Amino acid sequence: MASAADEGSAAAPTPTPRAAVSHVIFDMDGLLLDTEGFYTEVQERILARYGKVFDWSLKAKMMGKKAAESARIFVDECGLAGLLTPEQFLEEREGMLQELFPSCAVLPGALRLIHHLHANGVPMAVATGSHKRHFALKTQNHKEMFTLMHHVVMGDDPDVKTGKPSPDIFLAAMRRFEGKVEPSNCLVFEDAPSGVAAAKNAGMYAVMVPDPRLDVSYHKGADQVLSSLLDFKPDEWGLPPFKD
Ligand SMILES: O=P(O)(O)OC[C@H](O)CO
Ligand SMILES: [Mg+2]
Repeated sequence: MASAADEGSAAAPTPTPRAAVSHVIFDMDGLLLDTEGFYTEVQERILARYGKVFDWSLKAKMMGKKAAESARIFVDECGLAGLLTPEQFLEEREGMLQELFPSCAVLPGALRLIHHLHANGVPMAVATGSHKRHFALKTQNHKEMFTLMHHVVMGDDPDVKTGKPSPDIFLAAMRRFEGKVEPSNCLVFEDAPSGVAAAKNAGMYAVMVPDPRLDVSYHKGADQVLSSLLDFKPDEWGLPPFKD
């Protein structure tokens, strides 16, 4: 019979990976870059003018979507039809966002993970609902991170007919990798409910890193939910483990 000392020194069994993926696709806003707070701040300001309060159930519906779609949701859900059109909403928030985006920070764990995957030859892409002009503003101080990506697909890409939760953007990102890649080879990182749904609709695995203010009911559908990218363990997904 093994003694307590023997048991203490026994190596922990290697856990069976959840899946063996070979390719990684990152969302951008709220996952790599801390930009979601800017959208919230600006939308709170606009709504306050109508004596209304912006809350996290509305945020959950808007985040991750293409600009035109989230503007339509904002106007409808807040009962602003007749007072503000989706186009006026976009125009009004544009100036404020343009000032805020260049100051965005990288979220914890993003650089560590991207450098690790790159050093180990894991192909990576970004799939963001952001259009080209906003992408340029948000990434102007974080260019290095994006040079490590095989490619970036944006919301205004011609192959992205419909925004998240449609699988279009993730399938477009998958098809642009070299060689034959299947959805089941891809691991998506997302912060938004619509993004997790898009990844699952594409037949991919989804790790969700949600804002803690998002109700847990929105975690449904994700294959794994983490508080931070710092908590991600690549070996759980068949990827090379961190050495540090
Ligand atoms: O989360 P992303 O990167 O798909 O961006 C979506 C919008 O631009 C912001 O919610
Ligand atoms: Mg996002």
